[in-house]
Amino acid sequence: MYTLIGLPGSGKTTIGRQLAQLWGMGFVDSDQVMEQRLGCTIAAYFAEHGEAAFRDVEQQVIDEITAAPQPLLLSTGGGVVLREANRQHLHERTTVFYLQAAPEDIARRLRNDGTRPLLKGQDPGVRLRELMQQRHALYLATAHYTIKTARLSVTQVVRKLAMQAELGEYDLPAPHGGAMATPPR
Ligand SMILES: Nc1ncnc2c1ncn2[C@@H]1O[C@H](COP(=O)(O)OP(=O)(O)O)[C@@H](O)[C@H]1O
Ligand SMILES: O=C(O)C1=C[C@@H](OP(=O)(O)O)[C@@H](O)[C@H](O)C1
Ligand SMILES: [Mg+2]
Repeated sequence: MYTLIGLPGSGKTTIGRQLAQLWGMGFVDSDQVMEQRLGCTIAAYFAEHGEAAFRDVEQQVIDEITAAPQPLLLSTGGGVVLREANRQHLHERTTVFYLQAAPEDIARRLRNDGTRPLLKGQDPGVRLRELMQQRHALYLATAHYTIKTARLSVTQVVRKLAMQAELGEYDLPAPHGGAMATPPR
């Protein structure tokens, strides 16, 4: 199982879906699993029950998904690294890629996106810089590999990841144990 982590807007959902397609494996976004389970949007759940309740559900969902035996590409929510249990489950059970992007670049991408509760009602650039300060070390501690997305497009990031995997730059596990240079096609 492969996992993408990073700040909100770093591209986890978009890049994860495309990479899963390229690698011919199932794709799961833990935020989407949560929305199905909660029966409402994450923004609505945050507003009604608060962040702590959201993190409890997130922890449960991450534990369940990472226990699945089949190869999957998992995109997470940006705050998944805040809980020690999540950091441990992701790092020990999956190969984790940190999509590292500058807060300023992300703020530009998300200018017209009102769906992220943590970025609502304030200058997204300022908020993203705060989140980066709080979380960067946690992302690094959880990840096996860091992918700097800088000013690359979505397609370029997907190609970079796929190419580096093919070149054997990642020590990727085979779906059923043993090492392999490239993910299944
Ligand atoms: N590397 C990138 N370059 C340009 N736009 C991007 C990039 N990564 C993501 N985006 C755009 O930013 C928005 C947020 O991406 P998303 O995949 O939802 O991020 P996340 O799941 O990490 O919050 C989407 O509109 C997506 O198309
Ligand atoms: O950074 C965070 O704490 C969050 C990021 C969101 O996911 P994305 O990173 O996909 O936007 C979502 O899980 C929730 O709004 C909380
Ligand atoms: Mg997402």
